[in-house]
Amino acid sequence: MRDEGDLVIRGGTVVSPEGTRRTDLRIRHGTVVAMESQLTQASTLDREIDATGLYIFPGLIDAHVHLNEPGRADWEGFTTGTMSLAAGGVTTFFDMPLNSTPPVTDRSHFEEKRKVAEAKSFIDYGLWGGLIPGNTEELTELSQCGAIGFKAFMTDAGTDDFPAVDNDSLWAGMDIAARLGAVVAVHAESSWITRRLTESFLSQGRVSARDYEASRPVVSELEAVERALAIARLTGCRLHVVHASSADVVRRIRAAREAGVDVSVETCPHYLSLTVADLEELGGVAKCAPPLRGRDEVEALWQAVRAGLVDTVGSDHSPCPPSMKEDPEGNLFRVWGGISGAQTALNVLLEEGYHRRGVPLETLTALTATNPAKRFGLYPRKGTIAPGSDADLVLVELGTPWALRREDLYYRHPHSPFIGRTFRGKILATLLRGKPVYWDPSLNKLMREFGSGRFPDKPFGRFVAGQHG
Ligand SMILES: NC(=O)N[C@H]1NC(=O)NC1=O
Ligand SMILES: [Zn+2]
Repeated sequence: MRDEGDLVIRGGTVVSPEGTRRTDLRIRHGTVVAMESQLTQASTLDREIDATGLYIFPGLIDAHVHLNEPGRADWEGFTTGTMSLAAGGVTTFFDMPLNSTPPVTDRSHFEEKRKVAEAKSFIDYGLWGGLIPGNTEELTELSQCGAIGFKAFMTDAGTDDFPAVDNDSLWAGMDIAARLGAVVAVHAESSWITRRLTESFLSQGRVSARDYEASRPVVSELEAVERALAIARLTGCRLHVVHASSADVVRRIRAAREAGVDVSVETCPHYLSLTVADLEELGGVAKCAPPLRGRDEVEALWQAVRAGLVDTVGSDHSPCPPSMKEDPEGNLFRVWGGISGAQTALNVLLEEGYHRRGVPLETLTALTATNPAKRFGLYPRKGTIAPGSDADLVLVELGTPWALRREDLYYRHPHSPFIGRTFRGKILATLLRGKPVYWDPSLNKLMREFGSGRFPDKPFGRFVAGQHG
């Protein structure tokens, strides 16, 4: 096989949790092999990107994505889903076990999804297994197949085929997960609190955005988190609480960690940027669970991020056809809960965090790449830019303001609560193991070609099949 030469990326500023620094990068066979200023061109086969003025982030690791294939590919499939992720700077994602059907609750369903992912994913991936009542016997096999961990819902998931766990089934599952050394991720909302409040609001005909928010209050998250923490403590299971909507939840989890529980916490870009007022204005497209909160919660969550209390940010991309986001009577309780956010996570964090609130780039990289890589066993191959790591890179022009248009979105159904918003920071290219999986047309101006090594002309040319994390 002809040697393809190296890729040299010159003049960029590389971001890591420890700091940012100006350095050239040399990439060989998909791996970063050297980082120093003024790397020389070693061979006429080398290709070069002039990244002067650009910031280079480790590719994002989005540990919380719901693609709907197999079974509900009309909602979102691996092709459009991973195109969107790549356009958003994500180079590795973990797909959730539900919303596709059958849900990934045993080995055969795992293999079925894995086949689809292998054939279609533009980026690297891992698969979560599901923990539901009655499938504890399947967890060991799921783990042997390579499941990244197990996801459980403590309240209704919104699909009939993925029932919520009760305390007993969560305990049984976490007991086995502890023995396997696997992480259990919980959607922590209290089923009895949300059910009781929902019934009460509906019986009074209260179906507005603010009613929906009030039907799933922060205390419902706290109650479920408390039980999950108790079971984690009893079993010794590693716990990951997904999509905390409030700094109170984050602080409670941190306190448990300080008391010795092996627990981490995720939040999502929408909780760091949107409020219940946006839900009121935009309707179903901004509905999620837990719901968007008030402005004070957004600010408090950013303070928690700044203080290093949040471990990871995941998109919780949970797409659906637009018809499922509308109700003829405007009843928000009836529409699908889930925000399409796979493509915009880094943009939201850069605008809302770095530009508006001065949150360091180092912090944003820790949340989106380094910490998920560490928590889920991919570090240091992924989650950092260092000699020996995969060349999973995002090239960003940090200052350029641009407004998100519907046609910019690669989703199967291009709806998003962020359409029309202005972001500073444009993703110019995403490289997976040294190969471009996405680039902005303007990048062609920055590339110099040598010899016969060249970049193809079309974005999303398939160079490498996604590889299991
Ligand atoms: N089923 C599903 O995707 N639920 C997700 N949607 C959401 O808004 N929160 C979730 O956990
Ligand atoms: Zn979710």
